[in-house]
Amino acid sequence: MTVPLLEVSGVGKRFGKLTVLEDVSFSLAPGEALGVVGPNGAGKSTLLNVVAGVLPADGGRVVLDGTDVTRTDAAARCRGGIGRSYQVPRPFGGMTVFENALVAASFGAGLRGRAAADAAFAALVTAGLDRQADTPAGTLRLLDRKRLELARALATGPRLVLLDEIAGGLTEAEVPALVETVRQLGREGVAVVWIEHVVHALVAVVTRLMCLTYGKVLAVGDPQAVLADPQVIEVYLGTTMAGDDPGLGDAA
Ligand SMILES: Nc1ncnc2c1ncn2[C@@H]1O[C@H](COP(=O)(O)OP(=O)(O)OP(=O)(O)O)[C@@H](O)[C@H]1O
Repeated sequence: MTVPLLEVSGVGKRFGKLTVLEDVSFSLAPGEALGVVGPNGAGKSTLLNVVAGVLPADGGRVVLDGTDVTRTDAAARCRGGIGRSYQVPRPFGGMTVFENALVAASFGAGLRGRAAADAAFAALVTAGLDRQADTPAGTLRLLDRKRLELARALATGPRLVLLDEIAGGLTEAEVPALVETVRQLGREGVAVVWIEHVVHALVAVVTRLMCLTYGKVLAVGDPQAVLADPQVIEVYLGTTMAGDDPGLGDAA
């Protein structure tokens, strides 16, 4: 039997009296891509932070490749193979694209010299940013800032990448290229957990979909089955269809 790359069991998280995650469990095989959807405030970003070690869990366990990492910090988990991108890109604007990736390779993966430079450049190639290596990060357009977020996560040499709304704010024409980049990660054996409101982008890549609501797993499984689940339609798709554009395309 394959050992799961990631096992999240019974994870809980509170902010004061607010319970944001409650008994969340899921697992991920090496190279697998899991999508995460749910209404605003459902706890999706908090879940990524707990998996990345940015926030400590209040209960439950996070196991990476058979090792319990629940009590280890974000830096140790990064060195252990977890890369994280953020919803709001935050590159070092005064540095070039390459230097940003180099910082991630140096401080995230602990690489030095030539090895760090090679990892940084390889990450830019995978993210489709190598031709802008010398561009100051502060001048990038949104799509390329999202790509740089991805590259910075990849430069740490992850076996698991956590993506937080990297398609948000892109034009419809820009989404397919990003989808292809994420798909490439799977081909390279990198597992992905991807939070995204642009659902058609998500279902083009992921093999399983999880819907969170009020910090609990409402449904997890085959993406089309989850999207057709009446409870998911009621708490997520129904509300987004009434208001925001969820970008469902042909998915639902
Ligand atoms: N550091 C914090 N302190 C207090 N409350 C927080 C903190 N971070 C998040 N929250 C609250 O936890 C809840 C879940 O937030 P989270 O960002 O995880 O939701 P989300 O599902 O990612 O939402 P969105 O789709 O809008 O990004 C929200 O009510 C939010 O206000």
